[in-house]
Amino acid sequence: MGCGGNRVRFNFGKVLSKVSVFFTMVLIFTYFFYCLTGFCDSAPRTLYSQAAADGDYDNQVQLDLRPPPPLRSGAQLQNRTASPDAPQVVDTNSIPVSNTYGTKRLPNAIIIGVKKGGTRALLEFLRIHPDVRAFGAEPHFFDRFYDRGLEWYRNLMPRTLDGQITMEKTPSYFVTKEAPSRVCTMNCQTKLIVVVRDPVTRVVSDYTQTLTKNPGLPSFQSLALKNSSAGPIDTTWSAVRIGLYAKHLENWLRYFPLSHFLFVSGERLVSDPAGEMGRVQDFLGLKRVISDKHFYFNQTKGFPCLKKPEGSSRPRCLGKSKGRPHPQIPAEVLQRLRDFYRPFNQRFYQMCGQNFGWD
Ligand SMILES: Nc1ncnc2c1ncn2[C@@H]1O[C@H](COP(=O)(O)OS(=O)(=O)O)[C@@H](OP(=O)(O)O)[C@H]1O
Repeated sequence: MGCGGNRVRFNFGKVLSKVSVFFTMVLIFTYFFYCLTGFCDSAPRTLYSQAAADGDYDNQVQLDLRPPPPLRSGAQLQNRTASPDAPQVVDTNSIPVSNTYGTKRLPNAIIIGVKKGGTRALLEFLRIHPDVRAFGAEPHFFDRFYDRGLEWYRNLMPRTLDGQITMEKTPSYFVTKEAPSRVCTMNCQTKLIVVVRDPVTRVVSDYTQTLTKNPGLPSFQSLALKNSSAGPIDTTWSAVRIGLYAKHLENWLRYFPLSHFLFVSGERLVSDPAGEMGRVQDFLGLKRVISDKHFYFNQTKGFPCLKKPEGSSRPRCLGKSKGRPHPQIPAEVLQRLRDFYRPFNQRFYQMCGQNFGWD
């Protein structure tokens, strides 16, 4: 009896140890599988809030702002990619952030501006192309977070397979003095897209956004005109300065030839999205996949929307912060702005060889 009882206890212990070995093995295999599918190196990454689901990305998406670990300097990385044989697409394959689902690469094309031009619409439209992968938020690497290094920037990017293009959009790059040299330090072959919009409607759009965040803002005319509405245009107001496209382009042309730029009409992106997307796809060397059949005009929103956005089978418009009604601005103030911008617009048309018809 006593012997039999001992045997039962002994067997139970053996079973227990086998079970614990089994579960340990399951845990180890799960971990390896998890790593193989690319999740191990995914933290820290950008944190998406509910905003992504709303399609209202810009103001709500938060970046993971934890400082990165010390890594190679931008210059060292540049040396890796600047060999004469280097393809136009920055190849960082030698840096081991690769797995079966692709590799994180530095962007080959960036939407650098302009603020309130229609940059979000352009990026979301481009994302339906199977050969485009884009970072959803605005990384602000070349203006705010440059000291975090290229490795931090690259780690934000989505994984791409060979032949796919990596993109991001940060509209403030266009007006950032240091941005052109910094982008060129990363890769002088980077393709640059600028969505431009009539600078008068752009400045009103910019004001509308600030007013939404800060309802106590002074009137538009008191900000746009010096000496409380009587004086000349106040060019110290950043919202006015952003619309001096010729000035900002001059700064970029010191580092990049004109052939590296595509100027997208913000107006045509609304009136003829498929036509404008055709130009963008050609510029990026992509097969023309995005066409009329991807868009429908939403009467309630008053803008084109996507029938099937990336990662969704349901139609979707951009969020509430895109396509907001603008406040009524006195006609004489708008006329003053129109007159002010005219010579800069003319200069811009000459520089880029395109007439956007804002006058
Ligand atoms: N399809 C579609 N849907 C909604 N909105 C559209 C679309 N295409 C262009 N736009 C115009 O985009 C303007 C916002 O520009 P951005 O996305 O560049 O703004 S931001 O700088 O990122 O804040 C936004 O400006 P507002 O109308 O002033 O809100 C829109 O006019």
